[in-house]
Amino acid sequence: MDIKICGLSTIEATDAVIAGGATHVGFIFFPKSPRHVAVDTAAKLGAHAQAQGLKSVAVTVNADDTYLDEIVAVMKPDILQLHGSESPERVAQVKARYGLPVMKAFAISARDDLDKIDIYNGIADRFLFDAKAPKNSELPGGNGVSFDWTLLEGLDPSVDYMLSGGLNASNISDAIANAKPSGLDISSGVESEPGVKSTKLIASFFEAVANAKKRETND
Ligand SMILES: O=C(O)c1ccccc1N[C@@H]1O[C@H](COP(=O)(O)O)[C@@H](O)[C@H]1O
Repeated sequence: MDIKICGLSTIEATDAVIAGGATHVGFIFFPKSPRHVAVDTAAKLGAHAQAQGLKSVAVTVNADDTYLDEIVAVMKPDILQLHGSESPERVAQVKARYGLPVMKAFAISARDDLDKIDIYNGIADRFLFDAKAPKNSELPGGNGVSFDWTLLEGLDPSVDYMLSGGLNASNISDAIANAKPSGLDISSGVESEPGVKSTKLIASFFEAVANAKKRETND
């Protein structure tokens, strides 16, 4: 199962994520976020993770070509995560311009939010299902809130997606059992305060995932 830890900005947290067994590291390029990083910081940390075999993901929100050009040229991500209201046409343009896989994020709060899968199918390479942002939040993601995972019941098993939104060491076992995702994406669940990753919480999270996987195998 792929595991992406998102919103990294320090070498200590990046090393903890690598040691824990993550497959992906994520960097936020959204100035309103407490996790926003400079492109050259993400380039250094991303290259460090890439050297250990992890994939580096650039997370953007309705970014224009100028910003994406800079991110792609300097950071050299393996994947672009589009976490805004990018249309299928925009996703196709981004894919064609950079030749990189695109993971398109959607907010899920009702069953019909999943209709977007058909609209972006064959355009986005992977989906990311996140919770809807609370009304008072300026962030489309990284809010530490979960959605009702039972909405994913009956989803076509060929839909490749990462589950995100409020995942942490306490709920990851239930999340895996309910949603059976091919990937997990976590940000605020391994933070001591918004934007500050905790190496202890990162280690506890990976321990909880290992225990959850053992339980799944024994069931
Ligand atoms: O983390 C952010 O600040 C952020 C800002 C803008 C877009 C996406 C962001 N994060 C993404 O949100 C989800 C889940 O976060 P959480 O675990 O609920 O805190 C994850 O996909 C991040 O990539």
